[in-house]
Amino acid sequence: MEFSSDANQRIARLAAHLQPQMDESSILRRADCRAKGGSPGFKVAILGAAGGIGQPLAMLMKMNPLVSVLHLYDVVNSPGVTADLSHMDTGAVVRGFLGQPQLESALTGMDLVIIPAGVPRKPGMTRDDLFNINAGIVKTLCEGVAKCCPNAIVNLISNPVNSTVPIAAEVFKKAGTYDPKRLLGVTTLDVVRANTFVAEVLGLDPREVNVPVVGGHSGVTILPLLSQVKPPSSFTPEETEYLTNRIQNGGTEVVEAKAGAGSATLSMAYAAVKFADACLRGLRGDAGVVECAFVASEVTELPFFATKVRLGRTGAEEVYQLGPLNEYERVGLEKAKEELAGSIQKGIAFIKK
Ligand SMILES: NC(=O)c1ccc[n+]([C@@H]2O[C@H](COP(=O)([O-])OP(=O)(O)OC[C@H]3O[C@@H](n4cnc5c(N)ncnc54)[C@H](O)[C@@H]3O)[C@@H](O)[C@H]2O)c1
Ligand SMILES: O=C(O)C[C@H](O)C(=O)O
Repeated sequence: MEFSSDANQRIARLAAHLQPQMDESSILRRADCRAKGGSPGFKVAILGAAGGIGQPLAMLMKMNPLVSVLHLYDVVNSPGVTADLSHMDTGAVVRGFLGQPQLESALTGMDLVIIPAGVPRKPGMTRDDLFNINAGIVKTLCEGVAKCCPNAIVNLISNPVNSTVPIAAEVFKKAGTYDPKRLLGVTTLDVVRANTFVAEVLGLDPREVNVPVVGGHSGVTILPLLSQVKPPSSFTPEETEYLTNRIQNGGTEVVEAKAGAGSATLSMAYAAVKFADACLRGLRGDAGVVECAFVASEVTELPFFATKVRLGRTGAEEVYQLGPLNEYERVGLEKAKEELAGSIQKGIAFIKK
């Protein structure tokens, strides 16, 4: 009996679905087919996808129309998260990877790798207290990136970001794959918080507010530039002090409220997707995509610094200068640089030791 070509395709799709593990080429064919008529779609991996950030981040990326293939890697629970998300009727094809032996398959062919793997803070801890565990995790994962998708853009979320980004850079240098434009420490949550808190003070909708936050991602290294808020606004010294402290301690506010159950996960997933989406729009060739990120930089004497960057087809294609600072911000900048220098050096020394 002859089947129509349409029926043949349906049978082939069913057969592929019934296979416990679809091979890579059929996954990619399916993804390409789903993306037909729209943008070709990007291949994105999340490392640490079963965690507090990883799960909502994976869900939001599954909903992102720019994503055609979504690889979810973790050392625990990734099959369950993958099965769950795979039932969502959105375009991205989801595939799960469990444990170190599957890391290379998770990374092969990826355009963007988002890394929220690692332990979070508990009350009383600093982000630097996470260094001993997270440094090794980031090192291993970045070695995988260097080997399997050296041209991917990397969005690094794992703390302490001020040290994990230098660690990643050293791993890539050692592997001979380092391109500073493609390594971005995610500081979007600081901007998201700053927009929210400033909007509260100004009585505006947070979606109308944009606050550049520069420096790094920890304590005094988080430096909101309130003099450059859009729409242009002025603040009393008390408002400036209140807002700066609240933005710098936003992470601790959540850690204390969660009382031992971890740190920001939902707002972080939102921020990570905002940033990843900007990276994908840049990769697609959209013009004028600008976000703050912690990147290799010549803006100060430090080798890494967070400022606004323009995202393009090759990553952070332009790193913007700080712009005019007021006296309060100049003092803050000196404090930020002092702390950042030590954190950056600690990361570099971890790989060079
Ligand atoms: N950059 C930021 O703004 C920001 C914001 C919030 C949290 N964070 C950081 O993100 C990290 C994750 O936070 P969370 O709340 O999701 O923690 P979590 O403990 O809920 O999840 C972390 C996940 O990482 C996985 N993991 C551990 N080792 C791994 C490895 N070797 N390979 C792959 N996966 C591994 C764990 O199994 C877990 O599923 C923490 O370091 C936290 O401090 C950063
Ligand atoms: O505060 C933390 O430890 C997590 C994260 O860096 C945050 O800013 O929420």
